[in-house]
Amino acid sequence: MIERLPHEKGFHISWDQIHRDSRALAWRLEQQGPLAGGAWKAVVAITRGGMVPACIIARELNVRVVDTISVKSYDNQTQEATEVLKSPDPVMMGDGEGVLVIDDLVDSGKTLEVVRALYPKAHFATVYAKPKGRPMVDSFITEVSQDTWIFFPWDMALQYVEPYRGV
Ligand SMILES: O=P(O)(O)OC[C@H]1O[C@H](OP(=O)(O)OP(=O)(O)O)[C@H](O)[C@@H]1O
Ligand code: HPA
Ligand SMILES: [Mg+2]
Repeated sequence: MIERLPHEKGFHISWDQIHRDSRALAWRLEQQGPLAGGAWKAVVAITRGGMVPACIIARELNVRVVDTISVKSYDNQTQEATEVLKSPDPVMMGDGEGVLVIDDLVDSGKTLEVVRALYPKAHFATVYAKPKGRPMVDSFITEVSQDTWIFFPWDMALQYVEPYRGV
């Protein structure tokens, strides 16, 4: 068995797969909202990775109010600080009640921790989750191990690969 570096343990997601998994998440969230008939007030994507799943989920749940939040994380040796680069409409957000906050994945949970502190009543959903970040997410579809790196289709391109066995 060949030893692999952590980043080589890749989980490669195709466009088809992210569409299916995002639709599965939408199905899980359907009728779970606090408005009449289990509807949701708004969908908020955590940019940039949350935008594709958020679009698919907003379509499936017929939510037309869609906004974004951009969080930048800094790793400063001993100190870790975060900065919100762009906030969603504060009037629409309130304390987050009835709002679905969507991201592509939760890894350490740091990103969601920041957004959760701002909107404690929102529902936090990701398509994929790693064990460390699980406590930060209310709904998700697929869990992968902490040492797996998820590759999304917007970060990849089709290219030639060498056959396993050379001549
Ligand atoms: O749970 P965490 O450890 O915080 O990691 C998860 C976050 O990291 C990635 O975003 P990134 O900040 O790389 O930016 P991007 O969405 O623009 O790619 C991913 O899209 C999540 O938002
Ligand atoms: O596994 C991952 N894949 C892509 N982006 C990420 N950001 C944190 N973890 C990941
Ligand atoms: Mg992201």
